[in-house]
Amino acid sequence: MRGSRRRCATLGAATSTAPAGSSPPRSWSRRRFRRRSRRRDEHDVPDGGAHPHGVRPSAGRGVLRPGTRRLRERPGAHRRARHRGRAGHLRREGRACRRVRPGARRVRHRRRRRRPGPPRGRLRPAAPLGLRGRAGGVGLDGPHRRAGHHPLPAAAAPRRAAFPRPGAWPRLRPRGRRRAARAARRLLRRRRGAHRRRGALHHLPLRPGLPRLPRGHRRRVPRPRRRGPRGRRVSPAVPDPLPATDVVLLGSTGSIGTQALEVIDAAPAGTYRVRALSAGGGHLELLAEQAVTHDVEVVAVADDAPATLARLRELIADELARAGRRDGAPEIVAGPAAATEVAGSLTPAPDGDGQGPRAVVLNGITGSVGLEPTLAALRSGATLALANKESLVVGGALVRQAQRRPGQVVPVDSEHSAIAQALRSGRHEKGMTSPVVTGRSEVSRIILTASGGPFRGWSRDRLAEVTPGQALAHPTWSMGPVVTINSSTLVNKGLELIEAHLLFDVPAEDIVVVVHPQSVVHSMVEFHDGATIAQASPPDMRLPIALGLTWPARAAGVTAPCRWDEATAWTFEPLDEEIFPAVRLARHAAAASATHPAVLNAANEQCVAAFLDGRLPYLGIVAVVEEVLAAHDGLAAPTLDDVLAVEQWARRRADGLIGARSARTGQR
Ligand SMILES: NC(=O)C1=CN([C@@H]2O[C@H](COP(=O)(O)OP(=O)(O)OC[C@H]3O[C@@H](n4cnc5c(N)ncnc54)[C@H](OP(=O)(O)O)[C@@H]3O)[C@@H](O)[C@H]2O)C=CC1
Ligand SMILES: CC(=O)[C@@H](O)[C@H](O)COP(=O)(O)O
Ligand SMILES: [Mn+2]
Repeated sequence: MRGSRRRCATLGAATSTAPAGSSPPRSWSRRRFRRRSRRRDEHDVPDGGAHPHGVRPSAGRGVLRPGTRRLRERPGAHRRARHRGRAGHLRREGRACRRVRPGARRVRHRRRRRRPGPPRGRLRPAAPLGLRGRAGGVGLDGPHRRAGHHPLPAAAAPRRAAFPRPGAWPRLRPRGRRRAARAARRLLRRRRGAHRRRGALHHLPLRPGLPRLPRGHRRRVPRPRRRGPRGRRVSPAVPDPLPATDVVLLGSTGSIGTQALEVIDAAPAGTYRVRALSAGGGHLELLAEQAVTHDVEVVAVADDAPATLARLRELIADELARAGRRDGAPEIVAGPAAATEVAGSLTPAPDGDGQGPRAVVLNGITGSVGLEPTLAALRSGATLALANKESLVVGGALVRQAQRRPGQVVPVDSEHSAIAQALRSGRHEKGMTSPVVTGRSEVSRIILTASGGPFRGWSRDRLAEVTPGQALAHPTWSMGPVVTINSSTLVNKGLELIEAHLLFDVPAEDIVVVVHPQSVVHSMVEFHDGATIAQASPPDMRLPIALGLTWPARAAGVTAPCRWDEATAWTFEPLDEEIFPAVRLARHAAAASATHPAVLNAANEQCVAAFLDGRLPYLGIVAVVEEVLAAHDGLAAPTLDDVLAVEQWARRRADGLIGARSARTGQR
């Protein structure tokens, strides 16, 4: 084993070490050797490792060896040095520093004659002195470690007990005096340099004695606390890295899908790997461009017409050529089950075990066609970032049963994301989003906010004349057509009430809908002590989408926060359920049976399509849904086939009613 020789900057003396069992150099007395060994035991550092006092040991020369004379301390020298601006590291480095004259002039460098030192040896790992201070033995990687809050070892406080008593220094020979002075000055200069070289992290104690990490793993180093202009803490300059995450994105060409890709593109390189995309087939150019840009392995498309597939292949080839790539075309899977196939394709490592990337399936498909992909994603064990509220409303208990672990569903719908965030303020160990399920809860009510849509305050007479163009103009959000129309009729809020009831296991009667036209408070949770916790941010879906991908962590800089330096007003008002009866219908559906919500949604999907086609007047949407609901005999514990059959029935029934109305009024 090769020996090594390191200087202990704290002591300003060499900690030249001998391999265990080696004999002292001949010139040393046994007693002196034992004394030095004892000191060494107190100050040794691991080979190549960190120094116990937070100062990196520098290699090599300037060592005060036996037979070398030390300078006598001049009274007040250390204080003077501090006034000259060398205070920090000198104070920290302790007594040995005071033994040199910091202000002494530089003298001409003369070649130093080497004297025989102790044998070179490997340094033994030191006791973790850095962890003994105020931190009370709490390691930086220990159980109390929290991002941005580290019980730092008290490295700055000198540990006097660890310093040798003056009498313990070996006697110095007179003729080494000048040489020692030069060596000490060199030592001081080098220490100053080392202090500067440590750069941004210089205030941090290095951590000795921590266990070796597996290959490829990096120890997390606590970041410096930054303080704002008035001394307040501000967010750290460098956010914690997000875990590597594999993503399957369903509905990639839609409003949610395209914003999800924006979030992914904005994240640090290597955070996300988009493994597969899925879409309906209505926007093939966009789908091909996304597939090539994100270098995905699989593209799923619902439309399996040969012409569609040929076109998609051609567009992908064009995109690859544009990107200067000869190969790398993704596999294409097509047909009604294609989204389900890719949704279940990730084989995730358990979250947070550090064994592999996280796996997230983001379901941004529109409509109840998203149900089977939702079930497949859950069965695969991946985290389900759920924008597709219809799958939950329609699937209900099936979705709950498909969960492989608590907390596997992360809501992306803005209100439900807000509720999930607010729920972290108290105890709510219920529902699909809770990582702990005991049934205990401190929640008294959920307050679901609604923008009120473009027709807030309108009379029924005015509503009768609404056109698709008017209904597609949402006052605060830019979304796909179906959810936009649903927002205008308040059917969206009805679906969201059922969604909240199923996600969070809160009775529908404890979910209050409140109109908040600014869409800044995305929903609230009222706890049983009377506190209400709200989540507020300007209306931007990238925030809940990013949370869906990183939950429970938060990605930095996803969206602009609220402005608090401008006068602003948020208003809240009750919903007029006479004008907008959709929420009342949803409550009725949630209470009636497990299949009533599926009927409500299926009938509504048919009605929205008919309204956009001009086959149904605006007020006919909710009226037809109500009629179909009234005709349904519910099922208590439906299977997937039952649900699909009920949906079929509801669609047919709705289509029939739409046709009949159309015939009556002469509309086409
Ligand atoms: N947009 C928003 O801000 C919000 C949306 N949501 C919910 O998110 C979901 C998506 O909404 P949004 O993005 O607005 O809708 P869009 O209409 O904008 O997008 C729908 C996406 O689904 C795809 N798609 C349609 N049919 C199928 C199918 N059979 N198989 C696979 N993919 C299909 C579409 O593909 P193609 O383009 O090829 O037709 C498109 O990519 C909805 O459930 C909505 O309620 C919730 C909160 C906010
Ligand atoms: C962004 C989002 O989550 C939509 O579902 C939104 O809620 C629509 O707004 P309103 O239904 O409140 O009008
Ligand atoms: Mn919503």
